[in-house]
Amino acid sequence: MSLRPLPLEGAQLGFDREWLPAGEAAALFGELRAAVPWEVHRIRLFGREVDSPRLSCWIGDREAVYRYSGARFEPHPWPARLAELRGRLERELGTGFNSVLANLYRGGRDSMGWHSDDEPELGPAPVIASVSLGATRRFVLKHRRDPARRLALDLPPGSLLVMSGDTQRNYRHALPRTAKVVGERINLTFRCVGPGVWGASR
Ligand SMILES: O=C(O)CCC(=O)C(=O)O
Ligand SMILES: [Fe+2]
Repeated sequence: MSLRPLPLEGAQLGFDREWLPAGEAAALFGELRAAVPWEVHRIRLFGREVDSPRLSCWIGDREAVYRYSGARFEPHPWPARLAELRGRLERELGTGFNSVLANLYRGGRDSMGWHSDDEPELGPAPVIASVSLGATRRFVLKHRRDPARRLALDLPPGSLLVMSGDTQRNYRHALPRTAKVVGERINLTFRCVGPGVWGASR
């Protein structure tokens, strides 16, 4: 693995654009597309509950419970290939992950709005490992107080982006929709959540 630091003041970002070889990334996309029980998650937007513009699945160890808008989501069990991938990330990054949020963006209209992964259960300086598969999409980060500090990054299939340190405290990130014709994309964000409430609007 060759994680290259990306320069963004007040953030800690490591990027490997070819973490998985192209063939492995394509095979993994196909397996997860078929094996993951994709769901429409409900999100709170301006005080209203709406369907999120993508499909998702919360996967993790039994204790990695996700509470959200009064509902409690038990994690789905790890598909074998995802359990393997978690082990590989843990060894390479030297940190533990007990859960992964899988997202499926069906096309350019699917997106994720501005947010930080800063729920208290993630701890003050979470390590979040983001693996991308399928279509390349643009990921953007923007400083909470200084809009001049921002970064746009294309995430190709097989790439790994690691956000750590003060990244969540200082920055929001998003996966904007695009008018371009793009194929399906799967993103996996590996996390370690503690007991209690997890989840916020996004
Ligand atoms: O799809 C992406 O690259 C970002 C996903 C994300 O920010 C999240 O799952 O919290
Ligand atoms: Fe996020």
